[in-house]
Amino acid sequence: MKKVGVIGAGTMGQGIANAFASNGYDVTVCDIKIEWAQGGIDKIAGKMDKLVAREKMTAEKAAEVKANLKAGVYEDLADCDLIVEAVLEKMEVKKDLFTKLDEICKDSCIFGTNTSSLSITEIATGIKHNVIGMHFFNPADRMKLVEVISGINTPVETKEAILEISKSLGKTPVEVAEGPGFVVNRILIPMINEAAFILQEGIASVEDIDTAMKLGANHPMGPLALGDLIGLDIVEAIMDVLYNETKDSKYRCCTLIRKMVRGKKLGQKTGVGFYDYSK
Ligand SMILES: NC(=O)c1ccc[n+]([C@@H]2O[C@H](COP(=O)([O-])OP(=O)(O)OC[C@H]3O[C@@H](n4cnc5c(N)ncnc54)[C@H](O)[C@@H]3O)[C@@H](O)[C@H]2O)c1
Repeated sequence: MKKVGVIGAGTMGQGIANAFASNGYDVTVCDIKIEWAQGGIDKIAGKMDKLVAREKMTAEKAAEVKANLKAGVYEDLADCDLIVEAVLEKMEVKKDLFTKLDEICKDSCIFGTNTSSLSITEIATGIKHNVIGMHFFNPADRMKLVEVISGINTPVETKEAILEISKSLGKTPVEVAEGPGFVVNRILIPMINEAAFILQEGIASVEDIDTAMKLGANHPMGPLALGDLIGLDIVEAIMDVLYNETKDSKYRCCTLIRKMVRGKKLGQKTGVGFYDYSK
């Protein structure tokens, strides 16, 4: 298995394309427009040039990785062995994409989705190809974990193939049966939500909540700083998925987070969240 199509040349698509290209795969990157796919590749190349300048990568390795990356259109993906999509986190967008690719890609091609919260089983409904969750973490070229998520109809052989491919990227895969939030987000996001409740109830300050978890639980980053890094809109969306799927009140989103999202205090990306990043 050597030919991979990565769809979506944004934050995750760039990291995923880089991870595959760095490990000898022949990668075609697609986006809504081919220029946007090329833009994503240019950003990956720019990152590598910086690593070469800092002597963290050889010029030969950078040239090799760049040669493995090209921008394309969906029709170029006909002989791909694997597709990994990292487009918008919307069910209809992902389904529409896989419906198009269903007609183009060879039968043995596996459709991987990098969704952080949507049902793999639902994405796969009506799709002839085998679909599986291949959930990378940001930045995808450096973070070691891949959650390999089987939907109810994902064949065991597809899962085995994706576990091996993940290892070939130098990653450590974990096997996950489909369930809202998978493993990492089901634990991590409610923890950030709970930290927001503690703040809202006036039990401790932003700084003290984060210090408590850094020094008391040995976390490298406090939960509120992490919420700011992920984006509070994303935290809210994932809490809503956990709640809507289970109707379990333990997953209700903290109203402080909802208020901050409405007020565009989303964290680092808007310059202010629990902390102020504007200075
Ligand atoms: N950002 C994260 O930390 C993170 C982590 C794990 C998983 N994810 C998941 O990865 C996916 C992408 O997230 P991101 O943060 O990279 O988003 P992003 O907005 O940075 O990039 C999305 C890219 O997809 C392209 N795109 C949108 N619709 C498309 C379509 N129909 N066809 C082709 N390209 C299309 C956009 O032009 C954009 O370049 C989402 O499903 C997200 O939930 C994100």
